[in-house]
Amino acid sequence: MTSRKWTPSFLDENNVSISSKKSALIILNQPFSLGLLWRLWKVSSWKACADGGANRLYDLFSGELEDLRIRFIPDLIKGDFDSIRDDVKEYYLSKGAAVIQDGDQCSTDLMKCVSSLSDLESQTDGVQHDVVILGGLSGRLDQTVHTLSYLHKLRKLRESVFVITDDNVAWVLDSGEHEISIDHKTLGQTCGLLPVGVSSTILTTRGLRWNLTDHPSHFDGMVSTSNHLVPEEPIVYIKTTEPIWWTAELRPEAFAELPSISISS
Ligand SMILES: Nc1ncnc2c1ncn2[C@@H]1O[C@H](COP(=O)(O)OP(=O)(O)OP(=O)(O)O)[C@@H](O)[C@H]1O
Ligand SMILES: Cc1ncc(C[n+]2csc(CCO)c2C)c(N)n1
Repeated sequence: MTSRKWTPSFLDENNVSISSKKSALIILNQPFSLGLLWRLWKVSSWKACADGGANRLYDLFSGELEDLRIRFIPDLIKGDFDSIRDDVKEYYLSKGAAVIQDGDQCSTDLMKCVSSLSDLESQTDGVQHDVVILGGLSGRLDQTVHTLSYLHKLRKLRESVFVITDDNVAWVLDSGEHEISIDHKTLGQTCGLLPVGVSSTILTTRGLRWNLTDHPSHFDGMVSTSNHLVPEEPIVYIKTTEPIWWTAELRPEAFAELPSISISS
């Protein structure tokens, strides 16, 4: 069996897009830094805000950063609109964003954005974007578990879906073998292999400080948290018999580059 290679361009300090796939960014209603947004924005060809995620984007550009707001107009804002403010809705509408209210009470604003992306893909070339979700790993526990559950289910429908915050990057590794490229300038040392949503899995790893060989992992038993990446090791290898969550800590200084204030471009 060949292993799945993971080389997400947004985790590469030099932004060398090894993948030829286009990237889609979905901004949730959670805090994030300008540095992180900038890293994701510049590699994403389609950007969406889930409801109150639009308030977060708008409010990031206040005070002396206000001139930058115009350079960060999303393609879509979608949700039930119980969180987006009227001034934010008006601003992005006037700047050309599609603003779509969907009152469905059985799907979350995150799901509504992914569904619009899938519609867009099937109306164009049918090729899937890599999806990067900004936020959703902390805050309200029900929302956090929704993120964990939704990506677990999406693994059957979409090839690559990542979640990122200022502290963590995480995604679901489906059953099978994986090779994850590690940019040590972006990732910190701590990582975890989390058997969420499965009764048990058998893990084999290479490239970690504490490796496993055909070792069972389940919530009622061993869970590999607070594991470490090995400095200089460019690849982590993971074999799992069931889907698991892979999570790695981000360096606080990793997203220091900021867009310039000049509005000439
Ligand atoms: N406190 C939170 N913790 C984690 N994720 C959140 C939190 N609040 C919102 N999100 C994410 O941001 C998206 C947009 O959130 P928003 O606050 O606009 O609406 P909501 O009414 O709380 O969410 P929803 O309508 O989707 O249940 C949500 O779908 C969810 O994925
Ligand atoms: C069993 C069950 N539990 C919760 C909800 C509520 N709910 C789930 S997603 C959503 C939309 C939020 O914008 C809402 C209100 C439901 N419908 N069914």
